[in-house]
Amino acid sequence: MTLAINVAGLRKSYGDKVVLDGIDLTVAEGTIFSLLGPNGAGKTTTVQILSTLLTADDGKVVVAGHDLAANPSGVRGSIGVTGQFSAVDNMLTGEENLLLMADLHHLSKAEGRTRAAELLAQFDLVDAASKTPMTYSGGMRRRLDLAMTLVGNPRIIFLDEPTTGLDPRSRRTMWDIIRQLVKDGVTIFLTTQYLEEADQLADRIAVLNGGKLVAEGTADQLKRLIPGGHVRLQFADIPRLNHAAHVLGGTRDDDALTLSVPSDGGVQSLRSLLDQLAIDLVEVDSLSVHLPDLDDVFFAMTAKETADEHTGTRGA
Ligand SMILES: Nc1ncnc2c1ncn2[C@@H]1O[C@H](COP(=O)(O)OP(=O)(O)OP(=O)(O)O)[C@@H](O)[C@H]1O
Repeated sequence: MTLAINVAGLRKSYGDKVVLDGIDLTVAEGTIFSLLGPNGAGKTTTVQILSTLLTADDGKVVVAGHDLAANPSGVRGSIGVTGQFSAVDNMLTGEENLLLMADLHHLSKAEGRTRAAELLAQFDLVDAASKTPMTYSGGMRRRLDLAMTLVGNPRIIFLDEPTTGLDPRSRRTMWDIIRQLVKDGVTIFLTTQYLEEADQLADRIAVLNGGKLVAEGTADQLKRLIPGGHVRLQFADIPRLNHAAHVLGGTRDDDALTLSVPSDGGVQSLRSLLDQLAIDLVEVDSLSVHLPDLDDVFFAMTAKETADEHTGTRGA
């Protein structure tokens, strides 16, 4: 596995306010990594450090094989950043914005025009090419912003809250674009306020809270970290349900002929449940695994800090 991003012991404070208190993370090439956290947790600070816009106090960061401290321009040449600091110029048309980026990347005039035309088509902006972004919808602006980032063919893209404020359809269009980029081999570092977005897109997710990463893993791994998961067993009739409830306990629903048994949804616990059903000759029609959703994980992982903040005990 080649790492696109490798971070160890990253620290950043503003005055005596510690924002990042020793962050370690790795992102494999060609994957989507999503950083979650409540407002003010330090997501944007992390993105700004990794993309060379801000200097860390301590820690080792390697992006696209370049040491951030020793070779920031190497990092800059390999990455693209879009998000809260949009590069879109409202005085230029969509096409002119792209051509300006092509100039900045030292493409020839002909190459620039070709690249701009490709990106306008890819991002469904052909009809808007000769209009200024002031006339664009929020979704069109985000698409232009991302298209501008892609002019230089970056291998790693930082997307800081790319769909905040977009309607569900525009959000889905953006998700499709992001998935296509990853298919083409690009690595995505994504921050988002929408847990569903991380759930849909990310290969790995990390939750930042109180200056530390409090959880890290695939969406399914994170969902198994907190209680609330269960297996729902479906039966053909009441006698079979009775038999199962006698053997397994759990919560029964006589109308639906189901029994819910607490479970982390993992292979081990499912195997032992199935073994137990077989040993006790419990006949089950079907079973389904229900995990807590990412909202539950987020609330559980960030609850303490939020509670501390409300009672004014943070950092005490
Ligand atoms: N230049 C600065 N000077 C002082 N404090 C700052 C500065 N920039 C950010 N902070 C503080 O650092 C903390 C982290 O901010 P950051 O913007 O990284 O959080 P975030 O997780 O991106 O939040 P959000 O979800 O609201 O965008 C916040 O408490 C913020 O007020």
